[in-house]
Amino acid sequence: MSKTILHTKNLTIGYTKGKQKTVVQTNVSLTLNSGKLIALIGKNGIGKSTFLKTITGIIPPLDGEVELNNKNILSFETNALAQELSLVLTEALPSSDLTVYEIVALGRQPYTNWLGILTDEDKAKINEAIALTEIGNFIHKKHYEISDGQLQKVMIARALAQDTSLIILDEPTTHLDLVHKVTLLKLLQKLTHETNKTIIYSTHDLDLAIQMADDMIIFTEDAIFNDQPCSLISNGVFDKIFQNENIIFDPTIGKFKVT
Ligand SMILES: Nc1ncnc2c1ncn2[C@@H]1O[C@H](COP(=O)(O)OP(=O)(O)OP(=O)(O)O)[C@@H](O)[C@H]1O
Repeated sequence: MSKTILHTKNLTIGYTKGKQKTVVQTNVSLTLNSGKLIALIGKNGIGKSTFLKTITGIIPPLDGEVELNNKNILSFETNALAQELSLVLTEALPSSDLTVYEIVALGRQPYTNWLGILTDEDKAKINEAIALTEIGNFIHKKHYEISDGQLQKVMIARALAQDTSLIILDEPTTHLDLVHKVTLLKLLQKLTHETNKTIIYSTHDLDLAIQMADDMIIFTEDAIFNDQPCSLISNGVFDKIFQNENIIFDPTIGKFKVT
């Protein structure tokens, strides 16, 4: 059964530096349910990463509240929060000598004791994540010996091993070719539908998001839209956003075309 997993109330997102506030988006009021693959769309610099950082508690809201499972995100202890949500960033890893397996195993950190000893359950979750993301043939390599696309899958495997009800990914398809983009989105789709997890991912691959996401959140300068792709198409939302003399949205095929 679908339940509310994340709720934002009149959120203002942005940054504080000393006394200076930079407001990125205001009035972000969204209710997101379990078991959904949700694509976050918007042009460069509109505030997608800022939103993801705010709903994961990395930066505080400038105003309003984020509730995760009916609890204010800022009231969670670090470990308790890590058991509820996982975050996959595309930024380069800090320098280390870790193998791929060790990186995936880090996903179990919120559950292990201070010695970090893995139980049979931890190992089973790690192996399941490795199998689902199909990274088994390079788990003994160091993380700097694999390609950017492979590393992206490894970071997703780590989030899966963390086994949280909410997974948040910032541009997970960036380094992937078309076949791997689709494979990854199919995997995310499968996870949401079979395990009732909620996955929010930011992306610039609008055509793929229209085809594969259950819901979309669209940030624009004037408004935020949150609906199923087919409803957004029939309400003419894509005709208004990304307006440019070079591209036009064709609602009959659900795709952008170069003019
Ligand atoms: N640490 C920061 N301090 C102040 N302003 C910031 C900071 N990080 C980002 N910004 C600004 O906030 C705005 C939103 O940036 P954000 O990274 O959230 O956009 P985005 O939608 O994720 O963009 P992209 O698609 O290019 O990744 C931009 O104007 C950016 O310059």
